[in-house]
Amino acid sequence: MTLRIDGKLLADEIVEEVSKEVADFTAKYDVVPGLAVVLVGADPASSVYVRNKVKRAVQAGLNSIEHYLPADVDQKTLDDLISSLNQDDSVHGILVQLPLPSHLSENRIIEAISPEKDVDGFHPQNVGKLSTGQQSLIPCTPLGCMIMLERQLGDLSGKKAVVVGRSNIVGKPMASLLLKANCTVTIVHSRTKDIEATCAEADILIAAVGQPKLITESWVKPGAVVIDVGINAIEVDGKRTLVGDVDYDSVLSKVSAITPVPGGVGPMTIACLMKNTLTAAQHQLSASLD
Ligand SMILES: NC(=O)C1=CN([C@@H]2O[C@H](COP(=O)(O)OP(=O)(O)OC[C@H]3O[C@@H](n4cnc5c(N)ncnc54)[C@H](OP(=O)(O)O)[C@@H]3O)[C@@H](O)[C@H]2O)C=CC1
Ligand SMILES: Nc1nc(=O)c2c([nH]1)NC[C@@H]1CN(c3ccc(C(=O)N[C@@H](CCC(=O)O)C(=O)O)cc3)C=[N+]21
Repeated sequence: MTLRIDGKLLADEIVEEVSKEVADFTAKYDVVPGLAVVLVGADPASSVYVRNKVKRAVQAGLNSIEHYLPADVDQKTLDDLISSLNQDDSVHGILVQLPLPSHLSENRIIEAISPEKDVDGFHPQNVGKLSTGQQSLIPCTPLGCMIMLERQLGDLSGKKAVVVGRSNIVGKPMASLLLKANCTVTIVHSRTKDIEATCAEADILIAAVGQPKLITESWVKPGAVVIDVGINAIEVDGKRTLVGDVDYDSVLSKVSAITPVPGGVGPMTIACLMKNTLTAAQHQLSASLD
Protein backbone atom coordinates (compact mmCIF):
# COMPACT_ATOMS: atom_id res chain seq x y z
CA MET A 1 0.00 0.00 0.00
CA THR A 2 1.38 3.36 -1.00
CA LEU A 3 1.54 5.94 1.74
CA ARG A 4 0.50 9.51 1.02
CA ILE A 5 2.80 11.61 3.21
CA ASP A 6 0.56 14.29 4.69
CA GLY A 7 2.67 17.46 4.80
CA LYS A 8 -0.19 19.54 6.09
CA LEU A 9 -0.71 17.30 9.14
CA LEU A 10 3.00 17.11 9.89
CA ALA A 11 3.27 20.89 9.48
CA ASP A 12 0.42 21.31 12.02
CA GLU A 13 2.40 19.18 14.49
CA ILE A 14 5.62 21.14 13.94
CA VAL A 15 3.92 24.51 14.32
CA GLU A 16 2.28 23.24 17.53
CA GLU A 17 5.70 22.21 18.90
CA VAL A 18 7.22 25.53 17.85
CA SER A 19 4.37 27.43 19.56
CA LYS A 20 5.14 25.68 22.87
CA GLU A 21 8.82 26.54 22.58
CA VAL A 22 7.99 30.11 21.60
CA ALA A 23 5.84 30.41 24.75
CA ASP A 24 8.77 29.17 26.89
CA PHE A 25 11.14 31.51 25.08
CA THR A 26 8.87 34.50 25.58
CA ALA A 27 8.39 33.67 29.26
CA LYS A 28 12.17 33.40 29.74
CA TYR A 29 13.36 36.47 27.81
CA ASP A 30 10.23 38.63 27.62
CA VAL A 31 10.76 38.80 23.86
CA VAL A 32 8.46 37.62 21.05
CA PRO A 33 10.50 36.21 18.14
CA GLY A 34 9.93 38.37 15.05
CA LEU A 35 9.92 37.35 11.39
CA ALA A 36 10.18 40.03 8.70
CA VAL A 37 9.15 39.14 5.16
CA VAL A 38 10.06 41.42 2.28
CA LEU A 39 8.04 41.23 -0.95
CA VAL A 40 8.96 43.11 -4.09
CA GLY A 41 6.14 43.46 -6.61
CA ALA A 42 2.74 41.81 -6.55
CA ASP A 43 3.05 38.27 -7.87
CA PRO A 44 -0.24 36.40 -7.08
CA ALA A 45 1.57 33.15 -6.15
CA SER A 46 3.72 35.08 -3.69
CA SER A 47 0.72 36.59 -2.01
CA VAL A 48 -0.73 33.11 -1.29
CA TYR A 49 2.61 32.07 0.13
CA VAL A 50 2.84 35.19 2.30
CA ARG A 51 -0.74 34.78 3.52
CA ASN A 52 0.05 31.21 4.62
CA LYS A 53 3.21 32.40 6.35
CA VAL A 54 1.36 35.08 8.28
CA LYS A 55 -1.30 32.55 9.37
CA ARG A 56 1.33 30.09 10.60
CA ALA A 57 3.30 32.83 12.36
CA VAL A 58 0.20 33.74 14.34
CA GLN A 59 -0.36 30.05 15.24
CA ALA A 60 3.27 29.75 16.34
CA GLY A 61 3.03 32.89 18.49
CA LEU A 62 5.60 34.75 16.40
CA ASN A 63 5.48 38.40 15.49
CA SER A 64 5.11 38.66 11.72
CA ILE A 65 6.10 41.84 9.91
CA GLU A 66 5.53 42.32 6.16
CA HIS A 67 7.21 44.87 3.92
CA TYR A 68 5.61 45.31 0.50
CA LEU A 69 7.75 47.19 -2.02
CA PRO A 70 6.78 48.16 -5.58
CA ALA A 71 8.24 46.10 -8.47
CA ASP A 72 10.31 49.09 -9.64
CA VAL A 73 11.97 49.71 -6.25
CA ASP A 74 15.65 50.64 -6.52
CA GLN A 75 18.50 48.60 -5.06
CA LYS A 76 19.45 51.30 -2.54
CA THR A 77 15.95 51.37 -0.98
CA LEU A 78 16.01 47.59 -0.61
CA ASP A 79 19.57 47.65 0.79
CA ASP A 80 18.52 50.30 3.33
CA LEU A 81 15.49 48.25 4.40
CA ILE A 82 17.64 45.15 4.95
CA SER A 83 20.13 47.19 6.90
CA SER A 84 17.41 48.58 9.19
CA LEU A 85 15.96 45.07 9.73
CA ASN A 86 19.46 43.78 10.57
CA GLN A 87 19.72 46.42 13.28
CA ASP A 88 16.19 46.00 14.64
CA ASP A 89 16.30 43.89 17.83
CA SER A 90 12.63 42.95 17.49
CA VAL A 91 13.39 41.18 14.18
CA HIS A 92 15.05 37.77 14.53
CA GLY A 93 14.41 36.41 11.05
CA ILE A 94 14.49 38.09 7.64
CA LEU A 95 13.16 36.56 4.41
CA VAL A 96 13.27 38.30 1.04
CA GLN A 97 10.90 36.57 -1.34
CA LEU A 98 12.71 35.30 -4.47
CA PRO A 99 12.95 35.67 -7.40
CA LEU A 100 13.50 39.44 -7.40
CA PRO A 101 12.83 41.61 -10.47
CA SER A 102 15.81 41.43 -12.84
CA HIS A 103 17.08 44.97 -12.16
CA LEU A 104 17.89 43.95 -8.55
CA SER A 105 20.86 41.82 -7.51
CA GLU A 106 19.71 38.73 -5.59
CA ASN A 107 23.23 37.88 -4.49
CA ARG A 108 23.78 41.35 -3.08
CA ILE A 109 20.53 41.21 -1.09
CA ILE A 110 21.16 37.70 0.24
CA GLU A 111 24.66 38.72 1.33
CA ALA A 112 23.31 41.88 2.97
CA ILE A 113 21.11 39.89 5.36
CA SER A 114 22.82 39.25 8.67
CA PRO A 115 23.68 35.50 8.65
CA GLU A 116 22.19 35.16 12.16
CA LYS A 117 18.83 36.41 10.83
CA ASP A 118 18.98 34.51 7.53
CA VAL A 119 16.03 32.15 8.17
CA ASP A 120 16.11 31.02 4.52
CA GLY A 121 19.67 29.76 4.98
CA PHE A 122 20.74 31.30 1.65
CA HIS A 123 23.61 33.50 2.88
CA PRO A 124 27.02 32.20 1.72
CA GLN A 125 28.07 31.80 5.36
CA ASN A 126 25.15 29.46 6.06
CA VAL A 127 25.59 27.65 2.73
CA GLY A 128 29.29 27.13 3.51
CA LYS A 129 28.54 25.87 7.01
CA LEU A 130 25.95 23.42 5.69
CA SER A 131 28.34 22.01 3.11
CA THR A 132 31.15 21.65 5.66
CA GLY A 133 28.82 19.97 8.16
CA GLN A 134 28.71 22.82 10.68
CA GLN A 135 25.61 23.99 12.52
CA SER A 136 23.74 26.65 10.52
CA LEU A 137 20.33 27.89 9.50
CA ILE A 138 19.11 25.31 6.96
CA PRO A 139 16.95 26.23 3.94
CA CYS A 140 13.30 25.59 4.83
CA THR A 141 12.21 23.49 1.85
CA PRO A 142 15.05 20.93 2.02
CA LEU A 143 14.72 20.86 5.83
CA GLY A 144 11.01 20.05 5.47
CA CYS A 145 11.83 17.29 2.97
CA MET A 146 14.38 15.76 5.36
CA ILE A 147 11.87 15.72 8.23
CA MET A 148 9.38 13.87 6.01
CA LEU A 149 12.01 11.40 4.79
CA GLU A 150 13.31 10.63 8.27
CA ARG A 151 9.78 10.14 9.57
CA GLN A 152 9.15 7.71 6.73
CA LEU A 153 12.42 5.80 6.55
CA GLY A 154 14.23 6.41 9.85
CA ASP A 155 17.96 6.10 9.17
CA LEU A 156 18.79 7.13 5.58
CA SER A 157 22.34 5.68 5.59
CA GLY A 158 23.35 3.98 2.36
CA LYS A 159 20.18 4.88 0.46
CA LYS A 160 20.54 5.95 -3.16
CA ALA A 161 19.08 9.46 -3.44
CA VAL A 162 18.55 11.32 -6.71
CA VAL A 163 17.76 15.04 -6.64
CA VAL A 164 16.23 16.42 -9.83
CA GLY A 165 17.18 20.13 -10.02
CA ARG A 166 20.26 22.04 -8.90
CA SER A 167 18.96 25.42 -7.74
CA ASN A 168 20.55 27.22 -4.80
CA ILE A 169 17.25 27.29 -2.95
CA VAL A 170 16.24 23.62 -3.25
CA GLY A 171 18.38 21.17 -5.24
CA LYS A 172 21.85 21.97 -3.91
CA PRO A 173 20.99 22.29 -0.19
CA MET A 174 18.81 19.16 -0.50
CA ALA A 175 21.81 17.24 -1.83
CA SER A 176 24.01 18.57 1.03
CA LEU A 177 21.51 17.39 3.63
CA LEU A 178 21.10 13.95 2.05
CA LEU A 179 24.89 13.55 1.94
CA LYS A 180 25.12 14.59 5.58
CA ALA A 181 22.55 11.86 6.32
CA ASN A 182 24.88 9.33 4.62
CA CYS A 183 22.94 8.83 1.40
CA THR A 184 24.69 8.22 -1.91
CA VAL A 185 23.62 11.33 -3.76
CA THR A 186 23.24 12.11 -7.45
CA ILE A 187 22.06 15.49 -8.75
CA VAL A 188 20.48 15.56 -12.21
CA HIS A 189 19.43 18.62 -14.23
CA SER A 190 18.49 19.86 -17.68
CA ARG A 191 21.83 18.83 -19.22
CA THR A 192 21.86 15.32 -17.74
CA LYS A 193 21.91 12.50 -20.25
CA ASP A 194 19.51 9.62 -19.66
CA ILE A 195 17.93 11.29 -16.66
CA GLU A 196 15.07 8.77 -16.55
CA ALA A 197 17.38 5.76 -16.05
CA THR A 198 19.28 7.56 -13.26
CA CYS A 199 16.04 8.43 -11.48
CA ALA A 200 14.82 4.84 -11.82
CA GLU A 201 17.71 3.69 -9.58
CA ALA A 202 16.74 5.98 -6.70
CA ASP A 203 15.51 4.69 -3.34
CA ILE A 204 14.73 8.35 -2.62
CA LEU A 205 13.66 10.61 -5.47
CA ILE A 206 13.40 14.37 -4.91
CA ALA A 207 11.76 16.37 -7.69
CA ALA A 208 12.55 20.11 -7.70
CA VAL A 209 12.31 21.01 -11.35
CA GLY A 210 9.36 23.32 -11.99
CA GLN A 211 7.98 21.19 -14.87
CA PRO A 212 4.40 19.98 -14.36
CA LYS A 213 4.15 16.16 -14.12
CA LEU A 214 7.57 15.60 -15.73
CA ILE A 215 8.24 12.47 -13.72
CA THR A 216 6.12 9.49 -14.69
CA GLU A 217 5.90 5.79 -13.82
CA SER A 218 8.94 4.72 -15.87
CA TRP A 219 11.19 7.16 -13.92
CA VAL A 220 10.64 5.54 -10.53
CA LYS A 221 12.04 2.42 -8.89
CA PRO A 222 9.43 0.08 -7.37
CA GLY A 223 9.14 0.91 -3.66
CA ALA A 224 10.90 4.27 -3.91
CA VAL A 225 10.04 7.20 -1.63
CA VAL A 226 9.16 10.23 -3.76
CA ILE A 227 9.24 13.82 -2.50
CA ASP A 228 7.61 16.27 -4.91
CA VAL A 229 8.82 19.83 -4.31
CA GLY A 230 7.36 21.23 -7.53
CA ILE A 231 4.50 23.71 -7.32
CA ASN A 232 3.16 24.46 -10.78
CA ALA A 233 -0.05 26.30 -11.55
CA ILE A 234 -1.74 24.90 -14.65
CA GLU A 235 -5.16 25.31 -16.22
CA VAL A 236 -7.45 22.29 -16.10
CA ASP A 237 -10.85 22.79 -17.74
CA GLY A 238 -10.30 26.53 -17.49
CA LYS A 239 -9.59 26.34 -13.75
CA ARG A 240 -6.24 27.12 -12.06
CA THR A 241 -4.89 23.95 -10.46
CA LEU A 242 -1.66 23.22 -8.59
CA VAL A 243 0.35 20.19 -9.67
CA GLY A 244 3.78 18.91 -8.79
CA ASP A 245 6.76 17.86 -10.90
CA VAL A 246 5.63 14.25 -10.47
CA ASP A 247 2.67 12.72 -12.25
CA TYR A 248 1.13 11.56 -8.96
CA ASP A 249 -1.50 9.21 -10.39
CA SER A 250 0.96 7.56 -12.76
CA VAL A 251 3.58 6.70 -10.09
CA LEU A 252 1.22 6.06 -7.16
CA SER A 253 0.89 2.28 -7.36
CA LYS A 254 4.63 1.78 -7.89
CA VAL A 255 6.17 3.78 -5.03
CA SER A 256 6.08 3.07 -1.30
CA ALA A 257 5.40 6.67 -0.26
CA ILE A 258 4.84 10.01 -1.96
CA THR A 259 4.07 13.61 -1.06
CA PRO A 260 1.02 15.21 -2.70
CA VAL A 261 0.80 18.70 -4.24
CA PRO A 262 -0.75 20.69 -2.69
CA GLY A 263 -0.51 19.52 0.92
CA GLY A 264 3.00 18.06 0.83
CA VAL A 265 6.29 19.96 0.84
CA GLY A 266 4.67 23.45 0.68
CA PRO A 267 3.15 23.45 4.19
CA MET A 268 6.36 21.87 5.57
CA THR A 269 8.43 24.73 4.10
CA ILE A 270 6.34 27.22 6.02
CA ALA A 271 6.46 25.19 9.24
CA CYS A 272 10.26 25.05 8.94
CA LEU A 273 10.38 28.80 8.48
CA MET A 274 8.68 29.13 11.87
CA LYS A 275 11.17 26.65 13.34
CA ASN A 276 14.12 28.57 11.87
CA THR A 277 12.81 31.87 13.22
CA LEU A 278 12.66 30.39 16.72
CA THR A 279 16.15 28.87 16.32
CA ALA A 280 17.52 32.22 15.12
CA ALA A 281 15.93 34.06 18.06
CA GLN A 282 17.32 31.48 20.52
CA HIS A 283 20.83 31.92 19.15
CA GLN A 284 20.60 35.71 19.08
CA LEU A 285 19.37 35.93 22.65
CA SER A 286 21.76 33.41 24.13
CA ALA A 287 24.70 35.04 22.32
CA SER A 288 23.71 38.48 23.58
CA LEU A 289 23.48 37.16 27.15
CA ASP A 290 26.89 35.43 27.11
N1 LIG B 1 7.25 23.38 -2.01
C1 LIG B 1 7.98 24.44 -1.74
O1 LIG B 1 8.04 24.87 -0.63
C2 LIG B 1 8.80 25.06 -2.81
C3 LIG B 1 8.53 24.72 -4.11
N2 LIG B 1 9.29 25.21 -5.11
C4 LIG B 1 8.97 24.70 -6.45
O2 LIG B 1 9.96 23.73 -6.81
C5 LIG B 1 10.23 23.79 -8.19
C6 LIG B 1 11.71 24.05 -8.40
O3 LIG B 1 12.04 25.30 -7.85
P1 LIG B 1 13.50 25.95 -7.99
O4 LIG B 1 14.52 25.00 -7.50
O5 LIG B 1 13.42 27.29 -7.38
O6 LIG B 1 13.55 26.08 -9.60
P2 LIG B 1 14.68 26.57 -10.59
O7 LIG B 1 13.98 26.95 -11.83
O8 LIG B 1 15.60 27.53 -9.93
O9 LIG B 1 15.51 25.23 -10.87
C7 LIG B 1 14.99 24.18 -11.60
C8 LIG B 1 16.01 23.10 -11.80
O10 LIG B 1 15.42 22.06 -12.54
C9 LIG B 1 16.22 21.77 -13.69
N3 LIG B 1 15.36 21.42 -14.82
C10 LIG B 1 14.47 22.20 -15.47
N4 LIG B 1 13.85 21.51 -16.44
C11 LIG B 1 14.36 20.27 -16.42
C12 LIG B 1 14.12 19.10 -17.17
N5 LIG B 1 13.22 19.05 -18.16
N6 LIG B 1 14.83 17.99 -16.86
C13 LIG B 1 15.73 18.02 -15.87
N7 LIG B 1 15.98 19.08 -15.10
C14 LIG B 1 15.32 20.20 -15.39
C15 LIG B 1 17.02 23.01 -13.98
O11 LIG B 1 18.21 22.62 -14.64
P3 LIG B 1 19.36 23.66 -15.07
O12 LIG B 1 20.05 24.05 -13.80
O13 LIG B 1 20.22 22.85 -15.96
O14 LIG B 1 18.66 24.79 -15.73
C16 LIG B 1 17.25 23.56 -12.57
O15 LIG B 1 18.39 23.01 -11.98
C17 LIG B 1 9.29 24.86 -8.74
O16 LIG B 1 8.11 24.21 -9.17
C18 LIG B 1 9.00 25.73 -7.55
O17 LIG B 1 7.76 26.39 -7.64
C19 LIG B 1 10.36 26.01 -4.89
C20 LIG B 1 10.66 26.41 -3.60
C21 LIG B 1 9.88 25.99 -2.48
N1 LIG C 1 13.23 33.56 -0.16
C1 LIG C 1 12.36 32.61 -0.54
N2 LIG C 1 12.21 31.52 0.24
C2 LIG C 1 11.32 30.53 -0.13
O1 LIG C 1 11.18 29.53 0.59
C3 LIG C 1 10.57 30.69 -1.34
C4 LIG C 1 10.78 31.86 -2.08
N3 LIG C 1 11.68 32.78 -1.67
N4 LIG C 1 10.11 32.05 -3.23
C5 LIG C 1 9.05 31.15 -3.66
C6 LIG C 1 9.27 29.74 -3.20
C7 LIG C 1 7.99 28.94 -3.23
N5 LIG C 1 7.72 28.61 -1.85
C8 LIG C 1 6.54 28.02 -1.39
C9 LIG C 1 6.35 27.65 -0.08
C10 LIG C 1 5.15 27.13 0.36
C11 LIG C 1 4.09 26.96 -0.49
C12 LIG C 1 2.80 26.39 0.01
O2 LIG C 1 2.45 26.49 1.16
N6 LIG C 1 2.01 25.74 -0.84
C13 LIG C 1 0.74 25.14 -0.50
C14 LIG C 1 -0.39 25.60 -1.39
C15 LIG C 1 -0.59 27.07 -1.48
C16 LIG C 1 -1.76 27.40 -2.40
O3 LIG C 1 -2.87 27.05 -2.09
O4 LIG C 1 -1.46 28.01 -3.46
C17 LIG C 1 0.82 23.62 -0.70
O5 LIG C 1 1.71 23.17 -1.44
O6 LIG C 1 -0.01 22.93 -0.12
C18 LIG C 1 4.27 27.31 -1.81
C19 LIG C 1 5.49 27.82 -2.26
C20 LIG C 1 8.72 29.10 -1.07
N7 LIG C 1 9.64 29.74 -1.77
